[in-house]
Amino acid sequence: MSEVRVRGVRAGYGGNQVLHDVDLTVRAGTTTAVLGGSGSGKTTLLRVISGFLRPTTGSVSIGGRVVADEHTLVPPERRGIGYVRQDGGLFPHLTVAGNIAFGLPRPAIGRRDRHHRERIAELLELVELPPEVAGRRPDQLSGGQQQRVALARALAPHPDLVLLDEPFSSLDTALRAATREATARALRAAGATAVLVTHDQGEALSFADEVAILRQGRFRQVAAPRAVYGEPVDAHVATFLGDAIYVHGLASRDQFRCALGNLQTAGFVTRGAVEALLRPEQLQIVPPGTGSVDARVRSVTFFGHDSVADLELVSGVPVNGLRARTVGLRLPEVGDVVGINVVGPVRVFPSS
Ligand SMILES: Nc1ncnc2c1ncn2[C@@H]1O[C@H](COP(=O)(O)OP(=O)(O)OP(=O)(O)O)[C@@H](O)[C@H]1O
Repeated sequence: MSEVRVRGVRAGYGGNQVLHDVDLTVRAGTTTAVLGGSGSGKTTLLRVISGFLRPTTGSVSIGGRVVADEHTLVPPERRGIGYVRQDGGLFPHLTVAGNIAFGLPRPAIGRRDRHHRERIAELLELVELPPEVAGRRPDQLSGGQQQRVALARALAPHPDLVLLDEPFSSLDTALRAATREATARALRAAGATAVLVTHDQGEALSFADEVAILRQGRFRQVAAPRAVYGEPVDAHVATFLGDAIYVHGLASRDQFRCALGNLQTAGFVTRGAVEALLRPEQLQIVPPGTGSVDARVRSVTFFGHDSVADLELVSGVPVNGLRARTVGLRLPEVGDVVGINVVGPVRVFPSS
């Protein structure tokens, strides 16, 4: 598997430039999730990498081979790319084995059957499907199984790169998680270099080695999942990646003084009046009088795996969207006064 390099790429449609000087490196054998809202340019980037759209400037190389620049345009079928689409794109009239075999190189007549059978069995095992599905047609499989077959077909010819275009978005919640995990395991086992395009934050954070946040055709941050979530470069990235609470206060050295008490800061801090980002899971509910401040519970929403308590400070100082995410079944009641502590450092941005 091969490293992918996108350098200074501009691309678009007619006069409408969609990608603006995009740089991206996906190291060999790793997965990068390109995460962005609708219209941010995710599909356009995949088209540029796969060869369906020529960049107006910049270059794309796969495994050290330039596949697109001002002099070169290698056609899609000669880029060594496996593609998994949102709907799987399986051939409905072929069996699972037929679909997977479609991606295999043609060996000499006579050797074909045995060689293909072995490789198909290997690929089914890789994507965690039982051997007996080989003879079924796609309409006899669940959506999650179809996506696994699509992945097996994409991996069949040992591609240099696998592109996954929102491959789990049509699946329901339970199937989605299981298919995503199986796909991640299969890509790792195959040592694949992969780019996943998604607008689902949880999916990007849980699936990829690196997350690349695309906004209006520009990468805002490319980093490991924990870094983009815990150390977002700006308030937009922070809010885009998950629930965020913003508190105004005063920063000095590694401290941030605000209505929630004296909080520890992470990373570089501008001194003076700033805004801090907190995640609801950083707010810990403790008995009243034992935390850094007291708050009253305005509402509690139970989600099963966790709950969110909306809070207002007893001091009356307004903090927009103050809420705590808690696990377990012992929940505070509406109207209760509770203590709150902030766990871990907060990220500070200049006040907007
Ligand atoms: N074939 C096309 N011709 C003209 N404009 C296009 C074409 N395809 C996309 N666009 C425009 O380019 C911009 C980026 O589209 P793109 O499909 O890359 O976004 P996306 O991030 O994949 O969005 P989504 O998540 O909604 O699929 C949008 O403004 C879109 O309208």
